[in-house]
Amino acid sequence: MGASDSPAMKKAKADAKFLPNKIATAENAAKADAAPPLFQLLDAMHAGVKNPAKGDCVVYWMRLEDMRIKDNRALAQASAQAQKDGIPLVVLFVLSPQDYIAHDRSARRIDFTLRNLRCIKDDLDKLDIPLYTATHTPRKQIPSFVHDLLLQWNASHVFGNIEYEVDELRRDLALCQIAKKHGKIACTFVHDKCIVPPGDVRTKDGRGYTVYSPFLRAWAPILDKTSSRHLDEAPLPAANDHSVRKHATFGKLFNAQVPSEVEGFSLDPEERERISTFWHAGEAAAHEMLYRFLNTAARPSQFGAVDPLTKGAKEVDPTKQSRLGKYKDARDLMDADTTSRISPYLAAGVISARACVREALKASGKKKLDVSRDTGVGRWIQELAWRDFYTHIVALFPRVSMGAALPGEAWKDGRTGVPIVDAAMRQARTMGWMHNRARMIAAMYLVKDLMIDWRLGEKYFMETLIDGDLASNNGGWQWSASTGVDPAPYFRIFNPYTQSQKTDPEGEYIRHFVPELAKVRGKDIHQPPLHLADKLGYPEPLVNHNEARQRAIHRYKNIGTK
Ligand SMILES: Cc1cc2nc3c(=O)[nH]c(=O)nc-3n(C[C@H](O)[C@H](O)[C@H](O)COP(=O)(O)OP(=O)(O)OC[C@H]3O[C@@H](n4cnc5c(N)ncnc54)[C@H](O)[C@@H]3O)c2cc1C
Repeated sequence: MGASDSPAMKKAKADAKFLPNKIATAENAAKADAAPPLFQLLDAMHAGVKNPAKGDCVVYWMRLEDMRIKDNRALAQASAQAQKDGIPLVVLFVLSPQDYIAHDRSARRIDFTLRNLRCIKDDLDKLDIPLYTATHTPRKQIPSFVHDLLLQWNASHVFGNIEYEVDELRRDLALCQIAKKHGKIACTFVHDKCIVPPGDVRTKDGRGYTVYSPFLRAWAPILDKTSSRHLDEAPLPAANDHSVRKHATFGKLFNAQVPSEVEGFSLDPEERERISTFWHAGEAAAHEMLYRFLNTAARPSQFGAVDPLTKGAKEVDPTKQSRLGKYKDARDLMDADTTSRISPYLAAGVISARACVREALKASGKKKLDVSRDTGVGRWIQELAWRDFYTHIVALFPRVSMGAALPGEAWKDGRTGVPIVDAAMRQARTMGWMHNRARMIAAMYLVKDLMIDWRLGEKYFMETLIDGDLASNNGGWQWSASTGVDPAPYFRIFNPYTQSQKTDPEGEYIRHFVPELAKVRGKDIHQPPLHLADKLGYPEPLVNHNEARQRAIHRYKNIGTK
């Protein structure tokens, strides 16, 4: 169960007959890989309705991963179509609680979605564009529900940005099939999430890459071509004619409110307040987070759970002194304000990945793409390339995400007895976010020291983090577990104590998140002696790291034996 499962959600999960079978059979996994649903969707779209009759509106179907107005490709195309046909643009958002349960969405993420939807509704309102938020329960019926709504509105076209997860691709495929059968509505799903779309970065024999370094070597030149349009900003939607507010059907949509919560995913008031202080909603906040990362110096108070947008950020030279400038050397430090914290905004699409690259290059005065390991901007763009990489994997090799989960409570509670792991896990509970190194250390510890199935961790992170993103999360877990694509070699096992000394040298990160250890001084903070830990009410380590390491190596070498 997630960090904040309500009794209603626990019951829904227990009763859930709609949950997908999370461990696919070998046969089904192979089938999905042989004919990835992404290509099935693109084929169905091309075989769908062409040149529909004009209709009364064009619909943009906004989803969980594209919650913005700026630089949004499907929205821009929907707007262009509406302008061309001289009919209004309507924006639809379907809340689907069953999908959120089935996909382990965190209550934080759903609350963030609702907060962002409210901002979007206000912004669209200024353009006389209605945002209609519907809640639909049977997840499997969403395609017919959306199609019925489109018929009711006499829509000619629906546009959406592609979501690359298997269930979402199959949902859109079903909509294309229903629309084709009725013959009235043209469906267009476009690439928007990645900087370079999945399918465009291919090995010489036409396959997708499964190893990051060669992927990056092929990815960067695609962007660097002078003819590349990958980083172009999609235009803002044009305003509807003001008269739409009086339209018998569409006028009413302006009054439809974004719900204040989704049942089973509500946060208690204290948590809602806390999480919205760390993660302000809206595009302006996302751009401000980015601006500060690129142009201001790290602030000592910023590594922990504090409001990131308080006044007083000091502007500095972006190439040297800003967080971006220092990213090359400082990015792995967990005890400081070193990274951008843009992941919740990227995961929800409150800002586009293209905008991140464009702004980073501009701030560092670069005319050409930089993916070098020797500059802050190059290293940062490499991280965005990891995001593309993992999304390409999910799209091209769907089997990677067709796994399942098992338990491990001490780890979830941040009570393993290893301070850096516990600080990381408690950061996740408090903030709904973790530093990348924290994720790697906690993930590696679960998988290699505790020898617990990585799918438990994958599920728990999705249920807890505000930036939960299937591709990055699944990729990170399989890297840590030395499974799947581009894994860490199985014998690379982080020593959590040396990691702790390197990434949190003074122990400030640990003290912040593990208050029982706040008074521990010096090197003991990384591995408190047992008598001291006992006195402070801090647990003994669950395992001895050196023994656990040997056990993991033995198991990985001798798969299938005890
Ligand atoms: C086990 C594990 C699980 C993870 N789960 C998620 C997740 O659910 N959602 C998520 O967005 N990231 C996930 N990551 C990747 C990474 O930890 C976060 O993206 C990063 O910590 C976010 O902080 P930031 O925005 O300050 O990153 P920065 O260092 O500023 O990087 C900028 C952006 O690049 C992307 N990025 C950075 N590192 C990675 C990476 N290793 N893989 C993919 N993209 C990356 C993110 O979009 C990030 O916001 C996971 C990593 C691991 C090891």
